[in-house]
Amino acid sequence: MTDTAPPTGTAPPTDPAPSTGLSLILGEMARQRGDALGSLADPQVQARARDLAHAARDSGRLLLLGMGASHFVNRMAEPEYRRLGLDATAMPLSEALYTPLPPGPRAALIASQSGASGEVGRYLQTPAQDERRFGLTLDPHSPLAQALPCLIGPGGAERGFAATRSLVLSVALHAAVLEALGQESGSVRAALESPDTLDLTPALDTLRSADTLVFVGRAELTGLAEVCALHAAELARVPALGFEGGQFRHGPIELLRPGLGVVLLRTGGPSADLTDTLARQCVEAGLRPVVLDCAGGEAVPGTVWLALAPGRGLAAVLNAVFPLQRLLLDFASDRVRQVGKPRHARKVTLER
Ligand SMILES: O=P(O)(O)OC[C@H]1O[C@](O)(CO)[C@@H](O)[C@@H]1O
Repeated sequence: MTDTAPPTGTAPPTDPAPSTGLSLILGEMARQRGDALGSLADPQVQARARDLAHAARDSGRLLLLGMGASHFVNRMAEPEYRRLGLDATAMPLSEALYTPLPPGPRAALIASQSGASGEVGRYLQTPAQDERRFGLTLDPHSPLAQALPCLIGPGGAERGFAATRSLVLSVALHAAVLEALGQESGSVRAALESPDTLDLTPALDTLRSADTLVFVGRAELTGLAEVCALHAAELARVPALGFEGGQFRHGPIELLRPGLGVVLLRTGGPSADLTDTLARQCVEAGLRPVVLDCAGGEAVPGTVWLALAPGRGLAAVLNAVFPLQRLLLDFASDRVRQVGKPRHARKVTLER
């Protein structure tokens, strides 16, 4: 499978053969970079991003809500909003329904690629009070887009089961908001334009025999670790856990043993050394962790060390997400006959 950077623009998927779950996902991935670049250049997205940025700056507070991958993308962006001085909190939309934060002046961004998850409709029925609400979606006709001013990514709702294009587009839409708040977005554009040519064979060989997967990240890569675990569960149907690095040390490190597949996402800043220490502990425990290094470090012996272009923030997320998508799809294709065809879940979950 290859992943190159198309220039820009959206083209609807053309499927001459009947769609399978996998072909739908691959169709989404084929246009995710172009659509993401298109959304960053879209004047309507930029205007809406400015509105949201003003609302967040006015109150100093930003609440990020979503389900599944949409929540995990919010988790990737949350530290970036904090770095810009906002009191930003990402929480599952379902949690906000049943145990909401106290009312207070704030901006809220409800992210839902379909704009139609059951929790979205219920949240829209709750009184906004001092909350200035915005949406982030791919479907301009969705209940979310009809109810709130929205950042709308191009290309329509995602048809593939796992969040691939929607995840990349949601990252880009957050990057537009961060740009409106003053953060440069050149590195995000560069990440979207860089072809992903990393050889994943050694990583796949290491993970292939794993009975359980653990993904560990820190800072902006925490949400990425969490979404990788979601993808491993929904596509490969293996038990998979995603952790913030400190949380993994507080107990779950007891899981380390041969047969466990460990993927460490190494970001820059003070936590980089902690990731190296954890990698050494994995090796001592008799397993070979895969390390995606987004911070330009030196390989820890005994690991599968995958060096990516160094970056921070959402650029680091994007540098890592493309190889991780390929890794997880290949891993799942080894184990599941009809990858991307759910047995129990649905693409749009309406139940509460
Ligand atoms: O973003 P939405 O449409 O609210 O859906 C939530 C989640 O449900 C899924 O569609 C299926 O689990 C994910 O891809 C998505 O992250």
